[in-house]
Amino acid sequence: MIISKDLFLLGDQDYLRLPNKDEKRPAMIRPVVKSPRSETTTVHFPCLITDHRPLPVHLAFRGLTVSAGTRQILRDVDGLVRPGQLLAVLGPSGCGKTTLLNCLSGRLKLDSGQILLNRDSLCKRWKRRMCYVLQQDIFFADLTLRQTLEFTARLRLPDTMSHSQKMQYVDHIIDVLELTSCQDTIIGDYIKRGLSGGEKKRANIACELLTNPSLMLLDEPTSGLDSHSAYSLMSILKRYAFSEGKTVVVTLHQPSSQIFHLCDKLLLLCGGESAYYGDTSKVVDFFSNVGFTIKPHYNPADFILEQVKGPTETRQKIVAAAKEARKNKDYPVELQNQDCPYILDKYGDPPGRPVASPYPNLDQDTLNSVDPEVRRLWLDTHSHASSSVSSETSDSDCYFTWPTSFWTQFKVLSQRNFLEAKPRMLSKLNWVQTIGLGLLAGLLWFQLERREEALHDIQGWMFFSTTYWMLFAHFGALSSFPPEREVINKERQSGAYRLSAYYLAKMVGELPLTVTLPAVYHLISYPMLGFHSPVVFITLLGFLLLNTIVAQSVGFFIGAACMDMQVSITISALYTLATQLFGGYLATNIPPWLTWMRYTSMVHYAYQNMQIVEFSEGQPINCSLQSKFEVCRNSKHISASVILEAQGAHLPLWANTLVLLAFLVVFRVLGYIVLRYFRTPK
Ligand SMILES: Nc1ncnc2c1ncn2[C@@H]1O[C@H](COP(=O)(O)OP(=O)(O)OP(=O)(O)O)[C@@H](O)[C@H]1O
Repeated sequence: MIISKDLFLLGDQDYLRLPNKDEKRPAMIRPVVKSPRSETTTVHFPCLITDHRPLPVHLAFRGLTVSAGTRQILRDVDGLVRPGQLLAVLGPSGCGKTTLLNCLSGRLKLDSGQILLNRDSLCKRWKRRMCYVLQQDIFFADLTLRQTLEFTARLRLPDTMSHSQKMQYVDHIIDVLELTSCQDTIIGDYIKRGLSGGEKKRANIACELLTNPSLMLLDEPTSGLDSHSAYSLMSILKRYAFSEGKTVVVTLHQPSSQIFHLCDKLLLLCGGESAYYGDTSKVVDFFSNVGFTIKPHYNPADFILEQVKGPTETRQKIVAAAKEARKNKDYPVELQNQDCPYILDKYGDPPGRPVASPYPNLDQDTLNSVDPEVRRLWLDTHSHASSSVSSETSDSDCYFTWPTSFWTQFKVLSQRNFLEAKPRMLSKLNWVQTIGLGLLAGLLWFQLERREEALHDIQGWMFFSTTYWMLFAHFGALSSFPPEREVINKERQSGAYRLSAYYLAKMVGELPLTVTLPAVYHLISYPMLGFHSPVVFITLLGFLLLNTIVAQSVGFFIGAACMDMQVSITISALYTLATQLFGGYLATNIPPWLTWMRYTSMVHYAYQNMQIVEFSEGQPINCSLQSKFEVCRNSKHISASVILEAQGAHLPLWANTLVLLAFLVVFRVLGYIVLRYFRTPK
């Protein structure tokens, strides 16, 4: 990835930002010093987001402690980052950097400690104002970069923006992150080649920037990038944070000295404990005070990382010094003083109550040491929170609304599902398989006579068709959930859409693809059998498709319920084999104590219905000379009811159809319940 110097223009005020018409620029944001170059190339972007006013966020976290089982992953970690600042979380691998971001994003429960944004505790409304760029780049592999960004914009930008405004914004983001040349390349995965690692990383950030967040959490955004690309990316973030008043927290693994000096604040972690928190520029002094002096021309990041990776005594000494430093005067008072109401519970004051002083319990000296901007922000947020409490919600929970309506989400997700599933479901291989199988079945059962001798063959075609498409749809659905689970979880965690909209869209978006191949198979094979009734042709097709959709529903349910693919394949194999055995074709003399199993077989109902239609609506089946049917003594033809009775099947057409529909509804609802209550993204 090459990000040219022109990208630094990103920092220019109107470049990335979507200002509100009458939005006042927050007073605390420092004026941007425009470079001469930026003057000439600044893109003045139109006012787009009208109901998503970026609120500067002052993030404070204190005493964060998190455990996994008996092991403490984070222990008493503090930090503070103001709007326009970039906080770098540094530390050796496994020190808890990702865990800290997971806590700050609200994805991980704390054992103890506080996370406050302005003066609010972390809640859904705040989550809407933050973005979390994960270490892994999780996307749908078959969509192009542009499609991915367009769908994200249509889902996550508010309905108040028109479609063309959203697309303009996508163009802008693509331009800003220099993704124009690869916008029509598929994202790709380890099988299909697509975007490069650096492009994927920028695509990941682009998706998150689309929402114009106030707080950005980025987990190792520079990993996998060459040093120039990494520096350019970090410069973008730095200037973006500075010019837009965004609060940025970024974890870094082994930053170059250039990147290191871009960061305003530094939180150094060592075995889950804080080894330094403060200004980046002061960390070298801190270390030399502890007794570790950096050599000239040495990268300070490398130096401090080497120290915290050193012997146990060294690490203990640094952590102890960091604890001691908390008592220093220049340590933020918000993190130091337990009485500081800045980090008091949001609802400590009743809504609407006039705010006399944000710091009633502090003495004048301490009060003076609080950053005036912090005080202002506290008051701003206080009035904001109070008004939102009184106008938007009656209880103390944070109110939050979806960015788009259910209908918009459903529409966009259906289209995305269709596009994403098309190459998978209608691959060349599937077409060859379907046409080949249709021809093979047609040739095998070619021009069957309507005679008792051919009865078994006619039933054989029906049973083969229903079971084959059942297996195809079932295993297709089974394998469709796990790969997209990560994308869906990521999007659900960021509050992009309702699960119900996703689920309904998945059902509807894939429906045309689900029915295409069985319909083609039926179109080829059925006429080759020598049967020509259009009514029977269409009715049989209807039951074949219904059976396919039911099988897909069962597949969705098992795929959603089982986290382990091996387990879901085993359960599916057992169920589909039992379904075939009890379908009514392979075994007709089922032991009485096992007959109930027939009613759990979805194929059974579709197969019975196909026989009812074919043998009652199609041409009659003639008796053979030595017929096994009693009825042939007095009649030349064998009726549908006689054929079905011989198999012990008694349900009429409507009852079989009703049971199939019940299968469909029950398994779809069960799939939703599993996703809603048992597969909540953590
Ligand atoms: N759910 C968990 N159960 C047990 N241990 C865990 C769990 N999650 C994280 N850990 C452990 O906590 C430690 C910190 O993990 P984390 O992913 O936060 O590290 P990191 O600093 O981000 O590492 P890296 O730089 O390699 O990504 C690791 O030792 C990890 O094995």
